[in-house]
Amino acid sequence: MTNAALIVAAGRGSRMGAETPKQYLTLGEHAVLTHTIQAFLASDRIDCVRAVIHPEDYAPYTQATEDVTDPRLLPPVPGGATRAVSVRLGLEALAEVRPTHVLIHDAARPFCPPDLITRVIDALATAEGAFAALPVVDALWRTDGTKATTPVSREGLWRAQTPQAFRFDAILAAHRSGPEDAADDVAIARRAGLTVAVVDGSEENFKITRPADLDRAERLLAEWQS
Ligand SMILES: Nc1ccn([C@@H]2O[C@H](COP(=O)(O)OP(=O)(O)OP(=O)(O)O)[C@@H](O)[C@H]2O)c(=O)n1
Ligand SMILES: C[C@](O)(CO)[C@H](O)COP(=O)(O)O
Repeated sequence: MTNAALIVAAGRGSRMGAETPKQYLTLGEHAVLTHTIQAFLASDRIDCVRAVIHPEDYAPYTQATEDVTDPRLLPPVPGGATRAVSVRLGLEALAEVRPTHVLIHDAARPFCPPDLITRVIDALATAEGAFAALPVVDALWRTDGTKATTPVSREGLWRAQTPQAFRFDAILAAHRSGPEDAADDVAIARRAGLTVAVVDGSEENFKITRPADLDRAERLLAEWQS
């Protein structure tokens, strides 16, 4: 059995509003992407790691990985216009390795704890897919943008994170026939009829989306390092 990690890093980070795509911004002493790749290489359950990058990002990618000597890191492949297309292109490239399972993860989530990687892999023993998520704890309201209109039940609602892990052949087939604008891989998998287990995610595994998230990441990194 082999477990591959696919790190999607081909986005432009428009909500971050920085000149450099957020995965190449510096966090501590390294790029965000370097931390993300290292989080997966730190797990002995991961047999190979491949990043999907923007075609214009080979130079920053090379810089971000120049100190990574682990042979499990495979060469990057170019992504596409949407996250779903980037994932599909990454899966096509991983097909040459023929992994049993693949863990698909956002480059913008640099703090994926090792036990979370273990949890999603273990959940694949009894389901075709498994994803990290956290239950919604706040009250939910539909609004018109300025005023509350209708309450929404939070019963059974979870906030999806990555990694989202799947049996490789099943998710590759699902992506080949899936929509190119899906928000995540669980959406593609469910549309194809796959069973997807939910496992407890981690608050630390947040996605860097806006500038305040990078400040939060700097604080968390300092905590982890102290
Ligand atoms: N065409 C795309 C779009 C997104 N991603 C990746 O998918 C992850 C989650 O996407 P998001 O946080 O939305 O990143 P961006 O698309 O870069 O951000 P924004 O929507 O603010 O532009 C990121 O690691 C991003 O690099 C990708 O590989 N290919
Ligand atoms: C895949 C994902 O990270 C799950 O939370 C998310 O759907 C992708 O990010 P976006 O902010 O919705 O583009």
